[in-house]
Amino acid sequence: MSELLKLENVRAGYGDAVVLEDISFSLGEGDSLALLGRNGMGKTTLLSTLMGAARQHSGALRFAGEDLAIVPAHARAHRGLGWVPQERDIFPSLTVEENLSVVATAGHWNLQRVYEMFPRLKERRANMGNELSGGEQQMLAMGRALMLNPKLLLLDEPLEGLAPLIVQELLSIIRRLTEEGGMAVILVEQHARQILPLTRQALVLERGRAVYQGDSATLRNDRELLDSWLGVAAH
Ligand SMILES: Nc1ncnc2c1ncn2[C@@H]1O[C@H](COP(=O)(O)OP(=O)(O)OP(=O)(O)O)[C@@H](O)[C@H]1O
Repeated sequence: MSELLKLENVRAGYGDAVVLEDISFSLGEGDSLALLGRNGMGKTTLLSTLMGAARQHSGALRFAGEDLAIVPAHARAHRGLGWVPQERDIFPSLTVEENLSVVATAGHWNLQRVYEMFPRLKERRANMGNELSGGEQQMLAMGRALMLNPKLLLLDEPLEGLAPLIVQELLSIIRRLTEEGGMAVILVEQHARQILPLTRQALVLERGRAVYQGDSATLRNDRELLDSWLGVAAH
């Protein structure tokens, strides 16, 4: 697996404030990582650092062979970083199809493939962004990120606030995305037990520092580790 992303001793935060300390990990092409931790531990900040929305204070951040520190935030999506923020940020007054088409970039993912992955979006293609349910908005945000044909997809709490049936539907879609390869995925979640089976690697943050880095399978089978860092509620 050739290397796609490498962080070395990254320290990052907002303005002068430091949220993340000494974060190091690497991700190969097509690899997958569960980014876990309780509320406020720095998960979103790590994704924001990759996207250039948080400030990298020190350390090295390489993506696809390039030093990301010198790539401006607005150029990072076109370098191959696809971000699905927690807020979803879809365009409310565009239709589903327009939301998808407006960002289309040549590559494997096109309207047909996105509709095949998310049949609900095809059914709703003429609806406006603001006419969708929360689950459909999440699907649209994911579909839109795929239309950019990213090398790395960043999903920030995609299951949050959604009904159990939609959660199951999204979990099977995420499983396909991580298993079908090609694209690497970093998945931020509170619900460790649901997503650890979908990823190869896991990283647990505790107050901005990594307290576990390794196989998802090892973490999944270690109830003590799960309880101490994520609480019994790691479901
Ligand atoms: N824009 C910001 N400016 C200043 N501090 C921030 C900003 N966003 C987050 N923080 C702080 O950074 C810390 C980490 O927050 P972050 O959102 O990365 O955590 P998280 O693990 O993603 O939690 P959650 O699950 O609640 O989203 C918190 O103390 C938070 O208050």
